Amino acid sequence: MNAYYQQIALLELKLNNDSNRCLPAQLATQALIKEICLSPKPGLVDMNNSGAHRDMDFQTFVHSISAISNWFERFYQYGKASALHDNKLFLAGIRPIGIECEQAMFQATNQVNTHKGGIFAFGLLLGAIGRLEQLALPTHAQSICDQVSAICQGIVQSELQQNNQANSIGEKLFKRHHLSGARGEAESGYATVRNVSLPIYQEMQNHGHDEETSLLQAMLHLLAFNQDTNLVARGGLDGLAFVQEQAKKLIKQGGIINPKVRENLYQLDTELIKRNLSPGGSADLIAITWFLSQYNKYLF
Ligand SMILES: CC(C)(COP(=O)(O)OP(=O)(O)OC[C@H]1O[C@@H](n2cnc3c(N)ncnc32)[C@H](O)[C@@H]1O)[C@@H](O)C(=O)NCCC(=O)NCCS
Ligand SMILES: Nc1ncnc2c1ncn2[C@@H]1O[C@H](COP(=O)(O)OP(=O)(O)OP(=O)(O)O)[C@@H](O)[C@H]1O
Repeated sequence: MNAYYQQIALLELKLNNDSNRCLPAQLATQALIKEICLSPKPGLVDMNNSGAHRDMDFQTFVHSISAISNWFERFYQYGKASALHDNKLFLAGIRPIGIECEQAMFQATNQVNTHKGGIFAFGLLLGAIGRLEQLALPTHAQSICDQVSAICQGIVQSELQQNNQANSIGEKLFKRHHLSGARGEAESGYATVRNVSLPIYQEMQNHGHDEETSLLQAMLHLLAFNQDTNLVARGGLDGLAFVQEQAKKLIKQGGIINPKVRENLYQLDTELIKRNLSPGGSADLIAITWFLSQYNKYLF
């Protein structure tokens, strides 16, 4: 077993050992464990280093996952209990849970933002699954994403186009560059995952590649095509373009199955650290890719 699978096995025992938790909550915790263990992830915190981050490391993510996993069941139960609410009311009701979960994250990490984007996404995904199950509707990647999209309908318009006080980084970047970030991705029903990373992950798996290799290839495609607001926040549009170009180059060279590309990923990590670039949005989408792949696998 290599370091990726070993570390995952350890963290599963430590952070995901409560079999009373519903399956979707256990899968969400597993997804975050896999994301933090996947290495090398250029610019991001992983098993090798803290990427372009000075305020957090691998252990900070372990503490963060431990804290926020306790909330996953609540998002799911909320989805069940509020299944018949209209979408606007459903979203309004899930947000306070998301905000409380964010506070638990900040407490566990000494006020560092490890999983703000992840909480937003997994809160919505788990709420959507709870709702679908309560309504006895099928849960697969497409139906779950359609639900999230319905729940978030109009969120870009109402929070970024209108009423935008430019308080958060995401709000500022919409004003400046028209990038819709985590909200846009959710409202689209995770279009970047459905159209880019999930098909790549599944194709790799179908060709017999292991989970680690398949996720690294999915990551390359996210780096190449995701409009990551974290990259723009740190390096402007040039920072985003730089990462996308580099990732496209590596894909053209055959992607992760080319041993040279694997080496180049380490160089790209060093380069992003030097440039203070971190694709935090793509990290969230890696976790979502694995999570949704589990729903396509078993077709619950
Ligand atoms: C919507 C949120 C993420 C607002 O954050 P902000 O305005 O700073 O938005 P921003 O676009 O910069 O995204 C924040 C995070 O999203 C992730 N992200 C960035 N780009 C992308 C992208 N293209 N796709 C997906 N995620 C992305 C990153 O992790 C980033 O740090 C969120 O913090 C929020 O509103 N939280 C309240 C709780 C809530 O509503 N929960 C809903 C259900 S749980
Ligand atoms: N493995 C990871 N490494 C780094 N960031 C990650 C990782 N996984 C997810 N992220 C996401 O990246 C975001 C953190 O990025 P960043 O530190 O650039 O944001 P910030 O705290 O808003 O800004 P800054 O630190 O520049 O003040 C989090 O919202 C988190 O969801």
